[in-house]
Amino acid sequence: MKSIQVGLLGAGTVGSGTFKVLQRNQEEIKRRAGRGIEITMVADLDTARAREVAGEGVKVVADAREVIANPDIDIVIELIGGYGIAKQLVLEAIAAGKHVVTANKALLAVHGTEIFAAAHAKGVMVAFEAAVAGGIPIIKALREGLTANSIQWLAGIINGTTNFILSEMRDKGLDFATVLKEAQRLGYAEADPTFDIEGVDAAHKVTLMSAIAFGIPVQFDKAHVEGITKLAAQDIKYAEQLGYRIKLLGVTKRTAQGIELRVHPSLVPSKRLLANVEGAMNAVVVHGDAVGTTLYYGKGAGSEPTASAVIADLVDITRLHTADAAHRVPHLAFHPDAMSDLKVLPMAEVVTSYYLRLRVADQAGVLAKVTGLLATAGISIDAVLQREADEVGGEGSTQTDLIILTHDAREGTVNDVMAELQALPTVLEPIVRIRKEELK
Ligand SMILES: NC(=O)C1=CN([C@@H]2O[C@H](COP(=O)(O)OP(=O)(O)OC[C@H]3O[C@@H](n4cnc5c(N)ncnc54)[C@H](O)[C@@H]3O)[C@@H](O)[C@H]2O)C=CC1
Ligand SMILES: N[C@@H](CC=O)C(=O)O
Repeated sequence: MKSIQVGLLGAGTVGSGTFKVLQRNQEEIKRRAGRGIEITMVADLDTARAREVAGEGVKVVADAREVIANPDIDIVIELIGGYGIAKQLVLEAIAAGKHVVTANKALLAVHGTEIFAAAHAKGVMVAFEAAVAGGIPIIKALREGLTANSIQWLAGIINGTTNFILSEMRDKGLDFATVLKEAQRLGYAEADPTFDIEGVDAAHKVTLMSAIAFGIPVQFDKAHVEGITKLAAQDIKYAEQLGYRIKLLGVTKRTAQGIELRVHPSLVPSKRLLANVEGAMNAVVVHGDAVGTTLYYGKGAGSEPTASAVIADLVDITRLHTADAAHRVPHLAFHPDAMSDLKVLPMAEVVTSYYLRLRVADQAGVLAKVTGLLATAGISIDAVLQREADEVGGEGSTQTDLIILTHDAREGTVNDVMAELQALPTVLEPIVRIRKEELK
């Protein structure tokens, strides 16, 4: 049978990995897909580099629309990134009747509803395994492997750059900027690395997983997003003393009130596998009612790990190319006319536990006042750590760090009590709050 013809838009980090892996394993991939898969045309603004990547016999152009207009192309791979030109090209490829493979989580998390609807109407597939957790087949696991389950929650380290930064800072004592540069050199970071360090990239990914897990539309605008830029070294140290590690987690959870959808630094008990996921590695824990807790671990970024997921999608599409469109695996796991109307909860309604660090005057009664306000608000305390006082300023004036771990509490209640605590004259600096996930 004739090979399936693929057009590649963007021959950068992931695009070049896709070429290499497809070439290296072409015979095995052909045996798995049932026919050959061949990239016959590439578009990249940097045509010289694209030519180097593509090698002999592949047509290289600067204008991506030439690829889309080519009637011989069955599948278009979009590896340009971003919401701008990539969105137009994906919609144009769909309109031209091409199946699409993309690693672009930003595009799908923000415009997924429109893109999947267009693909559904046209009877083509949009596959995006590489968009979440790089090489880990988490989309397939959620959409197909766990399809018997009512998913209860999932939580993951889904940004390699920030996990790499946190690991290197802790283990090697390197500063933030140095490690970020290294992550960029290694090809982990987004074109705009603020997407990584401010938690936006992780929020794109957890938004997609949430839609698949709970059958809701992709709703990035409802996600709570916090990155790692405000994390202080002493909180990482105190967390360790209390038996926790700080990780940037993407969390989504089914509750009686609705769906939690959030990204923020979290204390994770050191004994959990997730706490020991280091460097650019990713891991996602998924809890289903039938299967219980499952864990998926692997490289979440980088050229060939991400290419592995892109090619898995190419093989899937090749296999399904001739199947009846109505009976294919749906883009978001649920059939478009059977989506859930579960609402995504505002952050104030989320219930979790907390690490609070207060810089306080070392005076009698301060601890009692702080714990009293927490008790009045109905927030129960799990552990308290009080550091030895530091002498600051003259005349024996001393301050100390007071660290409190709480049991589960409603975020809105915690916000209110934090405001009261912050107003105390003995609380000397802005209170640090990091959420804590037991992942049980
Ligand atoms: N690098 C990684 O580890 C991962 C990246 N991704 C996603 O994969 C996508 C690609 O990422 P990278 O390969 O890292 O990016 P990259 O920046 O290395 O490559 C993008 C390529 O697109 C080309 N390009 C830009 N505008 C173009 C246009 N209008 N027409 C044709 N070509 C154009 C650029 O010249 C460049 O070669 C992004 O959506 C990214 O978020 C997903 C998972 C992991
Ligand atoms: N910038 C991303 C790349 C993969 O999605 C990351 O660091 O995880």
